[in-house]
Amino acid sequence: MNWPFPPDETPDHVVEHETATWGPLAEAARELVDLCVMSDVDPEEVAAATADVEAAVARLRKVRRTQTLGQEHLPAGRRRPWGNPVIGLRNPIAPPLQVHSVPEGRSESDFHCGPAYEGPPGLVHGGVVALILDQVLGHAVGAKGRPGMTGTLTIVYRQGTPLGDLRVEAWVEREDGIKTWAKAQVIGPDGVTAEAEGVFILPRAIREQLA
Ligand SMILES: CCCCC/C=C\C/C=C\C/C=C\C/C=C\CCCC(=O)SCCNC(=O)CCNC(=O)[C@H](O)C(C)(C)COP(=O)(O)OP(=O)(O)OC[C@H]1O[C@@H](n2cnc3c(N)ncnc32)[C@H](O)[C@@H]1OP(=O)(O)O
Repeated sequence: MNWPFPPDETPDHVVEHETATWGPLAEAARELVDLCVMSDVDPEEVAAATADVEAAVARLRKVRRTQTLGQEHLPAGRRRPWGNPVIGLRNPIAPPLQVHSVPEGRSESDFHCGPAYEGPPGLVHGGVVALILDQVLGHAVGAKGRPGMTGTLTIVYRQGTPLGDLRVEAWVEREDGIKTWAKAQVIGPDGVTAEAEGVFILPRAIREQLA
């Protein structure tokens, strides 16, 4: 679903090369984030690791992009949201989720939330739950060909969401003009942990562009 953006002309082999270049860095950084929270090595090891990380940071900051990834990739059309904090290939903050969608307006993902996402002890932070729900709701409305910005997002937390393997499902519920309502739920080992409803709105600027 490229609308309202034109197709991205970047050749596949370039995308594959960039994927192979940046993906492993983010994967390593994800493990680093996990170990910043979970490692229990002695202080000398922590100091040595800090120096190693600082050396890697010094390499990477030699060249810094002038535009964020969304600004570069979204207008180009191809779905490469590599900086996205939920699904982004290049973003270590992202678990990341692999979201599967169908044009009927349904999206789902089986994913893992590790200790870096902890809020209450042993449980996923409620803001992280909201982040994931918002994202997957966005996929459902996008898949139905009705992309929009989240106008209102309502969440009911039914029970704590345990850290570990989880599932999220979203589906389009109703459409009316520029507005689309969708629902979603996060499912843990003991059933539904959180439910969401979102209203997605095609923004005025895009409406005027399309008019
Ligand atoms: C950029 C849009 C397209 C982008 C999609 C691109 C690709 C999609 C493809 C796939 C999707 C994949 C992934 C999606 C990724 C992530 C999902 C996460 C989504 C987000 O993380 S997104 C960030 C958080 N989100 C915001 O940052 C929104 C800030 N805000 C605004 O951008 C405006 O505020 C907006 C657009 C909401 C409305 O602006 P507007 O000017 O178009 O509205 P306007 O006044 O014309 O009202 C028109 C009708 O909407 C009603 N209405 C107005 N505001 C409402 C509200 N808040 N709630 C409920 N209803 C509302 C009015 O009551 C009226 O209704 P009525 O016609 O019935 O009277």
